[in-house]
Amino acid sequence: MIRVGQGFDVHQLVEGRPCIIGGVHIPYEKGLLGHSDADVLLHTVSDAVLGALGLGDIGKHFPDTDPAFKDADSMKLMEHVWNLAKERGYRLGNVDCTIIAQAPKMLPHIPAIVENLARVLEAETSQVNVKATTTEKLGFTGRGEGIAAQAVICLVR
Ligand SMILES: Nc1ccn([C@@H]2O[C@H](COP(=O)(O)O)[C@@H](O)[C@H]2O)c(=O)n1
Ligand SMILES: C[C@@]1(CO)OP(=O)(O)OP(=O)(O)OC[C@H]1O
Repeated sequence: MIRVGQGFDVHQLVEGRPCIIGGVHIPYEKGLLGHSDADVLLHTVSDAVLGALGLGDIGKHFPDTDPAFKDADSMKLMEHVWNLAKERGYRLGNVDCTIIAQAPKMLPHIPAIVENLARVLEAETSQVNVKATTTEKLGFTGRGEGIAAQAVICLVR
């Protein structure tokens, strides 16, 4: 059986926060704001996994009103989500992601991000694709007010 899921997330860019995307600390003058570490890409991929499983979204599993998830490491949240897939007998087919950011430049960090995703999803790096795009200075991403990410995932049982 094949199940497909998609994810989308946005976090605001602010001063005084670390910029963590795909589990990688990216040197940048601003960082992402959230209840957790605000890792926009890991939230997106986690939501895609939950979508494929028909299990809602990360806000349902990890409420942002719960102090347990304050400054949470999104790699740990994603490990929990991946366990839900494994318990149901699924393995990764492939995942394809896009980070939508005017800055920082993502390309140098993509190999490390792909390694992180492949490790949590217990897959080969060839099953994981991560892309980045600007929005040509248009909209909230283009003005550098936030970063968005989207993903499509295929799970196989
Ligand atoms: N934050 C970003 C955005 C883009 N890239 C890379 O630059 C290429 C060109 O971007 P366009 O928005 O002009 O299409 C894109 O294909 C990415 O390789 C990046 O590294 N970081
Ligand atoms: C991850 C959680 C939980 O800490 O909080 P945030 O970091 O604010 O992220 P978001 O994508 O807004 O929603 C999911 C949340 O419940």
